[in-house]
Amino acid sequence: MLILIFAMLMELTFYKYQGTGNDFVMIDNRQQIFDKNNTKLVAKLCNRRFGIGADGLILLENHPKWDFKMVYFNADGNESSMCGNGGRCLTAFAKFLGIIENKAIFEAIDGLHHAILDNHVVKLQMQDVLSVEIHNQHVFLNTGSPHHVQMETQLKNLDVKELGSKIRYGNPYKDEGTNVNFVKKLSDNRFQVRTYERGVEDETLSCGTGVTAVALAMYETGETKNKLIVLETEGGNLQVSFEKNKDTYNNIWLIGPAEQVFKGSITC
Ligand SMILES: N[C@H](CCC[C@H](N)C(=O)O)C(=O)O
Repeated sequence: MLILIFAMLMELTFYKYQGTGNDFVMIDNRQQIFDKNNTKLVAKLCNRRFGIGADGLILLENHPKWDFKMVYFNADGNESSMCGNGGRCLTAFAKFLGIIENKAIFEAIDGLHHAILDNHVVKLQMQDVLSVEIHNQHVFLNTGSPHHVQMETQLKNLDVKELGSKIRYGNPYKDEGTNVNFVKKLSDNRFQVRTYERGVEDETLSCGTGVTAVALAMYETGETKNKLIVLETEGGNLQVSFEKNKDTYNNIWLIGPAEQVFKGSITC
């Protein structure tokens, strides 16, 4: 019986990556060893006290046609929508594993993504954005994940968790929820951003689809005329470049560092 119990336990090798402070447990799941339906396990691995600790968990899997497949889980254990910083970190992980050189095409939940590595900087092409909703006090758009964007005069003392969760759980978002980005304009092409992330249910040090949403929202509302924007986040600077053709934003690139923090193993 004891042997059976031990057999049930698994020694899991993982890697920890971070992209401007948005951090992830990375697992090479090309052999399909990880149980994707085990929400409790994902949440435990992401728990900063009882597990490894991360904003999310990402599986790298084989793909029949493209370099690899990305499967993303929020820290709450649920599979979720696209993670921009996670996609950048996964590209760096794929290079570390020898799967790619300095370019990648991979499939994520929102479709195909091209990525280019230049040392520790990863450029990730995001999906085109066809709809930017301008409301009285905020902008809403989906850049692979849903984002509420609102301007604030001061970000330093803002209670991002308090205000962000009220918006995320309130109307019109309710259970589906949204990520929430608070923005302060620094100059014509620079904005400071703090983000409350759905599925982490707290502020994260940066959010890739979030800063992408902010860049497009600032252009759409006339806060900038630039198409290469610097976003200063709590975890570091990211850049977003894009083009606008008629009502569509395309050729959108999220640019920033991605780093392996450590390798480990855990019995679970
Ligand atoms: N929490 C997001 C997904 C991760 C987004 C963020 N980590 C990024 O870099 O885009 C959501 O559930 O919509």
